[in-house]
Amino acid sequence: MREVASYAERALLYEVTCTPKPGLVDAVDAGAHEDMDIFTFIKSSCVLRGYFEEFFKRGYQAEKELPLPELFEQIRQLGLEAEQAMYQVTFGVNTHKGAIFSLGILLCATGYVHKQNTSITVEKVLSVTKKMLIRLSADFKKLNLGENQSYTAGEQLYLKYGISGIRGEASAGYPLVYNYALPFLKKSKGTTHERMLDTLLYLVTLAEDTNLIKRGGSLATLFEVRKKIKNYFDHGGSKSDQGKQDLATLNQEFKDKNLSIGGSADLLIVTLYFFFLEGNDLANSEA
Ligand SMILES: CC(C)(COP(=O)(O)OP(=O)(O)OC[C@H]1O[C@@H](n2cnc3c(N)ncnc32)[C@H](O[C@H]2O[C@H](COP(=O)(O)OP(=O)(O)OP(=O)(O)O)[C@@H](O)[C@H]2O)[C@@H]1O)[C@@H](O)C(=O)NCCC(=O)NCCS
Ligand SMILES: Nc1ncnc2[nH]cnc12
Repeated sequence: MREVASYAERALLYEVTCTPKPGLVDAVDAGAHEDMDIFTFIKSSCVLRGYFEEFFKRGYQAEKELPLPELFEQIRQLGLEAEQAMYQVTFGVNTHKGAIFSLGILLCATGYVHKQNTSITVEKVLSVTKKMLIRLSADFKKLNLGENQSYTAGEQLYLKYGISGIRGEASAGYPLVYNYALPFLKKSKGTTHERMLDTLLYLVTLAEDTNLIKRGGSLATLFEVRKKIKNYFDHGGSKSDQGKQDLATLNQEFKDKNLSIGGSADLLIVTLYFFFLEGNDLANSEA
């Protein structure tokens, strides 16, 4: 249990340490997030470790007869408590709301798989995840246009564009991560930073990042950013001099326009969790 929870904590710490990320908090810069810095993320990651162990335990200890959607309902309260613990140490700043949601579910699913099988694989974890989240779309069915002004950014974007964001990705069993980002990370070359940077930007080209769409004010922002990232990859990505220049230009632009790719950062965290769960590591990899 401790080992699996440490993969989740490690994924959070690797992601925030990865430098230079455009628009996001990294080791030297806060990007477009004036209310946070790397220390806010370190505090948040450390306070979540105990919750990660508890999510795993809930899955491991679940009764065999308990339907998986009910297991999910049971851990939602724990998810809210983890969010509160995050807000307490960050003094009200949202560092890891999306990551808590995803890692909480995935750790619970991992615990469940560990109890049923001798070996834990990402495929088995995702199969349990999909079954747990079969009723998650009900979150959106409860929404009514105009009836309640206190909808979250994700809920508003669903009502406006039909974008299901993190809920959609999770319910489908993280297809962008499993089919694209994880193989991409495994094949990537370079230093630890370079491999994570390229995987992060690759994710931006695929994900419905509700953080980016919310801050940009429209879907057009997402498409403009994706075009720039295509140029970055055409220039050779993080290992090329032009790619490094592109990252600096993007960072300045994100700061000027207050844009963030926080949703994609969360998906990088999920990618790293699977990568570690499969027994891989990135540290000291120079290829
Ligand atoms: C289901 C919940 C996730 C609730 O979702 P909600 O509707 O509240 O919000 P969303 O906007 O849909 O998304 C929540 C966060 O998920 C991240 N995200 C966005 N798009 C994606 C994506 N395509 N894939 C993965 N993750 C995605 C994103 O988090 C990042 O952004 C945060 C920083 O944003 P920032 O703009 O600075 O701060 P805000 O507080 O948003 O606003 P400002 O006032 O500052 O402008 C940073 O945290 C990143 O992580 C979205 O923010 C879930 O919360 C929920 O139901 N919770 C209850 C507990 C529960 O059920 N848990 C389940 C068991 S664990
Ligand atoms: N490094 C980061 N900066 C800002 N928001 C994030 N959400 C997840 N990781 C993040």
